[in-house]
Amino acid sequence: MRLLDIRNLNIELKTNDETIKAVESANFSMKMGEVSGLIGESGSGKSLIAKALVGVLNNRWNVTADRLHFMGEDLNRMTEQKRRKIISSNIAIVYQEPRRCLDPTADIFSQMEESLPEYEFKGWFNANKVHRLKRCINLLHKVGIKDHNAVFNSYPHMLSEGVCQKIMIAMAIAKEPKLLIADEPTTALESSTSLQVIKLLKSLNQLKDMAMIFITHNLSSITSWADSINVMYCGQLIESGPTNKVLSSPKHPYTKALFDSEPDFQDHEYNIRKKLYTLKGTIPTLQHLPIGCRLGPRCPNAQKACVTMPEQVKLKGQYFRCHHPLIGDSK
Ligand SMILES: Nc1ncnc2c1ncn2[C@@H]1O[C@H](COP(=O)(O)OP(=O)(O)OP(=O)(O)O)[C@@H](O)[C@H]1O
Repeated sequence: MRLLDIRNLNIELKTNDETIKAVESANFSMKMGEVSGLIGESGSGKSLIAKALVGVLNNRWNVTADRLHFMGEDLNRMTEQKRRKIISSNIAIVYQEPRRCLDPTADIFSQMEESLPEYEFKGWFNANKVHRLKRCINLLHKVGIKDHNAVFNSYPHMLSEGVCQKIMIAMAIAKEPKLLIADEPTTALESSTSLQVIKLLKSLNQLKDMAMIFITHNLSSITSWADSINVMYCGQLIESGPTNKVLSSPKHPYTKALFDSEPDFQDHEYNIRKKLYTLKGTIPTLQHLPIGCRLGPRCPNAQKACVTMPEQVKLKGQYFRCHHPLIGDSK
């Protein structure tokens, strides 16, 4: 059974004058326990997909999909209440600015206690208090925070971003979700702390078999440990597949450009003075989206046909949307 199976997901923003397709016809699926990287430039729609999945977009947004299956259940065909119940007990999300996500007026213990599953609060008022304290201590230890007392009594502004992010992860895993969405969890952190957070997420995936969608625009932070990667450009999910295949033989010109724009420090003969590859032009704004394939105006392979949206093609386990793919090319 697939953990997640999304077909033809469209996310539209309703403005006074028009409706803008911020995410267009995205297909996304993953298996139980899989780590899936969602990569793309800033503004490409990665966070919107995550937010649409957990249902936190407000009513200015219109979310539609032909299929929205989670653990075999069709989220499109159930009551809002049931959908919320399934999502809140099985999917957790960690955002990029941890300190802003925590309540500045409450101490860490009360915020962590609130994140525990409902059954921990059943019984007489204080019946489970000791148990809940133990659970919170255990969660902090799991994310590598040893001095639990100091942290419990602190308020978010008294802690570093790194510690706040670990607390957010501890709260996210309190309900032992089947899927953790990490939305650029290391962006606000310095490099040594971000390595710790990535190590922690890797171990949670291996020990708890917790599937993960890791959203990032930093390729190197994900390619070494993701089972699959999905590349987004300007609201279109243009290529996805097993990491090694996509890395060694990207099919979409944008995916190749993305890889070519990363310095290859593994290569001992790498010339640090060499210019990094870039595509001409810039990512268009939502108000000025090109028709068809949105990479069109910047694409080195663009031709007439690119003014229509390409169908998704499957080739040896890789999925891509391109009229002129790099078949046979390899990096
Ligand atoms: N609340 C909002 N109101 C208007 N436009 C929005 C809103 N949220 C997102 N957008 C627009 O939707 C597009 C996709 O945004 P999204 O946050 O999903 O991008 P992203 O790929 O996650 O980028 P980043 O890496 O910077 O977080 C962007 O053009 C963004 O400006």
